[in-house]
Amino acid sequence: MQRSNDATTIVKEVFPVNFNDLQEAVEQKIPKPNYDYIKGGAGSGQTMRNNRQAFESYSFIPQLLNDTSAVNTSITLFGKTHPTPFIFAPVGMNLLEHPDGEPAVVKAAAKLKMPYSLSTVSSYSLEEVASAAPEHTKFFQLYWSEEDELALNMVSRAEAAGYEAIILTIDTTVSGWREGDRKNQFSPILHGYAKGNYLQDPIFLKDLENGKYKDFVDGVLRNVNHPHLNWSHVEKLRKHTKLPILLKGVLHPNDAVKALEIGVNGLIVSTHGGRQLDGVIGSLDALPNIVKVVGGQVPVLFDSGIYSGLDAFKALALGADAVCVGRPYVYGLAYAGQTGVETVMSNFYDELVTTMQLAGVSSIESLQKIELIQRG
Ligand SMILES: Cc1cc2nc3c(=O)[nH]c(=O)nc-3n(C[C@H](O)[C@H](O)[C@H](O)COP(=O)(O)O)c2cc1C
Ligand SMILES: O=C(O)C(=O)c1ccccc1
Repeated sequence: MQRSNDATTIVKEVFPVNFNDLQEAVEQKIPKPNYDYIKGGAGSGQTMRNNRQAFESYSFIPQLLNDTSAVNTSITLFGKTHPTPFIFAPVGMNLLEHPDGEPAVVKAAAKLKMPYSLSTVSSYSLEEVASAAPEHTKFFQLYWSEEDELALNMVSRAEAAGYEAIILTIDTTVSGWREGDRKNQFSPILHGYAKGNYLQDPIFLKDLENGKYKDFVDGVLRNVNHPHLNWSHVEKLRKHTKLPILLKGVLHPNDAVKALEIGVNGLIVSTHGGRQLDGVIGSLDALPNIVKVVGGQVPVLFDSGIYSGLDAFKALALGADAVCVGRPYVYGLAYAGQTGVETVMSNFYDELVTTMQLAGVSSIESLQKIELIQRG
């Protein structure tokens, strides 16, 4: 992928140039409870701060006078080559940000050739989103349901619609303790933002008709937050699908080892953007130990706090095989729909290329050899 030319750069200058400016600009664009929900973290925000401080704590020394006129940022994932190391993280309920929702996001991802992950709790159905970008690489993020049959049927629907991997999120067995949403008394599901997948699901609809759930909201909540979740569910998923399985939310090396034993095909080191459990170490600080125990057996992806191209550079240098982005693209969507998503992510990409060139590396492989130094 080529870095944008000067003309594009000039157009981009009207767009907020960094994450903080964009976040501030979005505050004026969408209702306050929606904004607080997206921006917020768990508890007093310690995990969110740790996520960012981890990035700030690492620096590096460039090695110069290498010709970096031809930078190759491609990576290979599950047998497919992608021109950039960026992936769209699963973010639920995109009607919170923009009426165009997930279909606009997947189109932006397709244009940028960055794999896209769709949340179980999307505003548009997985079939509608797939048909918005049928040729593009898409992953389906699964929240395991109270009922195994419902979860596995959702996976079968995703397979039929052409999704190429299943991301099982393991850090949301109950909803995080979110002070902002409590203050606002805000429940996005109550406001009808999560109608995409469950209302198309025959098993969910049958349960709803039979009076298993009090109402639609109760049904969604019971299916998203499933505190029984344990390793036997991962084994069930492994038996059910031939698609690659990624576990999202792995932070402890012991969990990484266990996942590999079950035959999981990839891990996502993540603190869920600091939204779930407060008091956890920064996601970037968890990364090196996971990379070490995995030892290249499966790809290790990373998210939580990637707010620039430089942040992506650091996560890759610490051994991530690819980086996932959440809030930044969602803010892009709120700010300017599909174009906003494209601008945010292409700026991240351009900054990554600039950083690689000035650091003296021309490929992700050579980037990964750069030593990061952590301040004590
Ligand atoms: C508004 C919002 C909704 C989210 N919904 C989901 C979801 O449905 N499933 C999931 O696995 N992760 C969800 N996430 C977490 C993201 O996938 C990702 O882990 C996180 O946003 C990464 O941190 P970042 O926002 O700092 O990039 C959500 C995040 C946000 C901000
Ligand atoms: O808000 C979130 O982070 C999240 O993952 C979620 C939880 C419940 C419903 C939708 C998304």
